[in-house]
Amino acid sequence: MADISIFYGSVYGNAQQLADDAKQQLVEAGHKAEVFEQPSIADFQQAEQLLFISSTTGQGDIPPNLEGFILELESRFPLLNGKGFAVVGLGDSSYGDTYCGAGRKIFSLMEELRGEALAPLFKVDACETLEPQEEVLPWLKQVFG
Ligand SMILES: Cc1cc2nc3c(=O)[nH]c(=O)nc-3n(C[C@H](O)[C@H](O)[C@H](O)COP(=O)(O)O)c2cc1C
Repeated sequence: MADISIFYGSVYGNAQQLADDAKQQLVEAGHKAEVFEQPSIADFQQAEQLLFISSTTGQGDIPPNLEGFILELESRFPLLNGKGFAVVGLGDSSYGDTYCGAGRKIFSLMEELRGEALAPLFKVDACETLEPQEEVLPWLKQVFG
């Protein structure tokens, strides 16, 4: 059983819904899980394992509800020291170079903070998938059990 803190970034609600669905599945599987909308550094430091689910907005940008937190992590740099993390990036490949830019930024930052990636960045392309749940929930099962 794991204790998983879920941090999401969402503009139109897809990633937010996904975070709620992920929590439900994880709890049903016997894990502890909590969803944070406006996380603090303390929430981050107290996390046992971390799951980020973030869409990309603007030109490869992190959604406003998560942006300040990510900037704070970049400036305060609280090390993860081997804690496990996973990142789901929601995006749209028609945006070209900025495809899943937020997910990629978050994944790199977690690596820089010395987290241990439990899996490679999982990208969901809105061009191809209308129901991100159908891809992400089975993937989460593989990553966290
Ligand atoms: C204004 C706007 C800008 C976007 N910019 C990007 C982008 O730069 N890269 C990308 O991969 N997706 C981009 N997207 C696609 C969203 O990330 C994608 O639709 C996602 O599923 C939205 O999730 P959300 O409802 O949680 O915000 C953009 C969407 C909008 C509406």
